[in-house]
Formats: sequence, C-alpha cells, structure tokens
Amino acid sequence: MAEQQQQQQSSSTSFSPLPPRNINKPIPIFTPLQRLPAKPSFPPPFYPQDQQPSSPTIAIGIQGAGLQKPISMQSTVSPPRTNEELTPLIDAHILKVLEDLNSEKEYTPQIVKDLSKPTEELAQTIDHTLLKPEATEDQIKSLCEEAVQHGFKSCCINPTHVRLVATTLSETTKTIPCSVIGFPLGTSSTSSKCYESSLAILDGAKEIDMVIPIGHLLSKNYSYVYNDILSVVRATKGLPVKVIIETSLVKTQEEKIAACWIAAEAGAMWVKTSTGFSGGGATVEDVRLMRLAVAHKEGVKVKASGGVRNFEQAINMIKAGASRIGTSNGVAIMADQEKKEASGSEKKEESY
Ligand SMILES: O=C[C@H](O)COP(=O)(O)O
Repeated sequence: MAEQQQQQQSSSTSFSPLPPRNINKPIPIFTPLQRLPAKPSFPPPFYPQDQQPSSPTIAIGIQGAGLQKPISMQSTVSPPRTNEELTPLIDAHILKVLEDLNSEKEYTPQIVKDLSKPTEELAQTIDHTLLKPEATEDQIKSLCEEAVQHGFKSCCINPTHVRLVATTLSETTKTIPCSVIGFPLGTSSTSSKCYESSLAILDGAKEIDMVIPIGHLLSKNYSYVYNDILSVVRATKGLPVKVIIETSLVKTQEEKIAACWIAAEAGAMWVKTSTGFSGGGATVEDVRLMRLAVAHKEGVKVKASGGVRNFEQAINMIKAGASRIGTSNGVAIMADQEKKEASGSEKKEESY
C-alpha cells in the first residue's frame, strides 16, 4: 500500500532537474524506483504529427526504467517535422551535395597545420577509445593515463565507465570524458537514449556520441531519426552531441547525406562515421562526403572512427575533412611517426 502511494506520488510530483552529482562521492545504491528522478531532466521525445503513439502512456519508456504505473507525458514543445515535410528538403540537399562532390577541386584542412608529424594539435583531435564490453577498470585507468600523457582530446568509453574516467581525469581539463549512447546498435528507444545521456552527464560526460536508429533511416522514416537525435540533443542541454551514422551499414551516398542533413538540422555538432563494431570503419570517401553534407550548417564537424590504425591513416582522414579521430590506436598513431623518424635517423647514422 505504502509502495503504491509512493508510486502514485512519484508520478504526480512536479518535475525538477537532477541535482549535480559529486563524482568523488561513492555511488549510492538505488532501487529502480528511487533511481528514477521525479521527472526526467530531459524533455520527452517528440513525435511527429503522423506518428503520435496510440496511447500517451507509452510515449516515454519510464515503465522500463522502474515505475510500475505508466506516466502520461505529452510534449509541450511544438511538434517536430513530418516525413512529408522532411523528404523534399532532404532530396534537394542530396542533389546539391552530389553536385558539390563532383565539382570540388581542393580542400584545405582548417585543423592540424603540420601534417608531417604528430603534434599536440593532432593529439587534440583524438578521442582515445576503449569500448570493448570486456574492458576492465585497470584498462580504463590505463586509457586515461595514456590520454593524459599524449594530450588526447577525450577518453571515449561506455556509460558504465564514465564515472571512473571522470574521476581519473578530474585533475585535467585537456582530456574530457566522452560517453557513447545507444551503443553500438542504435536500436534502443529514444527515451532510453535520453535517459542514458542524462545519467552519463551526471556521471561526468562532457561529450555524447549517439548511434542513430539505422533501420529507420534506411526505411526513409526521416522524422523518426530526426526526433531521436533532437531528443538526445535536448537531453544533453548544450553539450556536444556526435551522431554515429554507421556508414558500413548505410550503403548509398544518398542515405549517408540524408543522415548527415538530419543530424545537422536536429542540432548535433558532429557527424561520426562508425562504431567500429559493425564490420567497417571510416573511409576517406565517406569523410569527404560527410564534410560536404554538413557544410551548410556552420560549426558542424566530422569525426572519423573505426579502423584508423596509424599516423598516415589519421592524416588522410584529416585531409578528407575530419576534425576528430575516434580510435583505439591513439598511442600507435602518435608513436608511428616517431618510430619512422627514429628509424630514419638510424639509417642516416648507418650511412655515415
Ligand atoms: O568510436 C570509435 C570506434 O569504436 C573506434 O574503433 P577502433 O577500435 O577500430 O579504433
């Protein structure tokens, strides 16, 4: 009875944002009901007019997060864009980008001026990544140590490791925690992605890398994809969101351009090629295409990720238009050239 009352109270309490979490404090143990904030600090997902859920009680996945009693939540924000509205805009954009692709002569990277050797500037383009499910705490700590040592931009990890990374990196501002969301499939509900993002941010994440619902993109259900990204962007309250398109599963240039346009329009700051978990990674062609596909939106950048193993590959990605490299080979990338230089000077010495 008391539990029932508590649930009812919880569903009718006025909403307030989650308090900031002190990352140095031990994590309290929550029951699912307690863990759920009285009201999520993210806005409810937006449903296009043509895709309103049949019952408002399923509009947000709160039941799955611990509540027995469904909560009715209707968005008070103006309705998002419908497929009918989005499709002609996307089709026009596809034509324009394909034209640009054919006519572009030259591109000069704005970042990393010296492309001949690893520099601090290059290190600051690297998201030092460990996303394997079996990653141990010691390996995550080593990831942080390497990132600090080389001056990488971020440590990119799964949400379960964000708190450890935030604590380990608390002395530095140069390297930040970056959490993947809906990773690696992108198939979790929009509400789950929002909630996952909110918790990751409370744990200390400073950037969010989310995976799009790929099947919805391939079904040309553009409004679903737009809504998914927009909801996460709003949940992150101004932190940069990178949108992973998973280019190995999105076969055509048209679909990749559509994904980039939607991400940029929905407020993402980055489009990112790959998770590294779906059998393919970043290619120079995709990075170039994605750069052109977001060029209309000032400030939106491209992250190349998946399969970038050495310095040369990293530089090729930057030359194609990547401003960030997501890689589990950051140390090798920085060492690669140093090794080449060392063996070069040995050869010189030998020849004297
Ligand atoms: O998001 C980044 C990727 O998972 C990194 O892929 P990688 O392990 O092939 O470098």
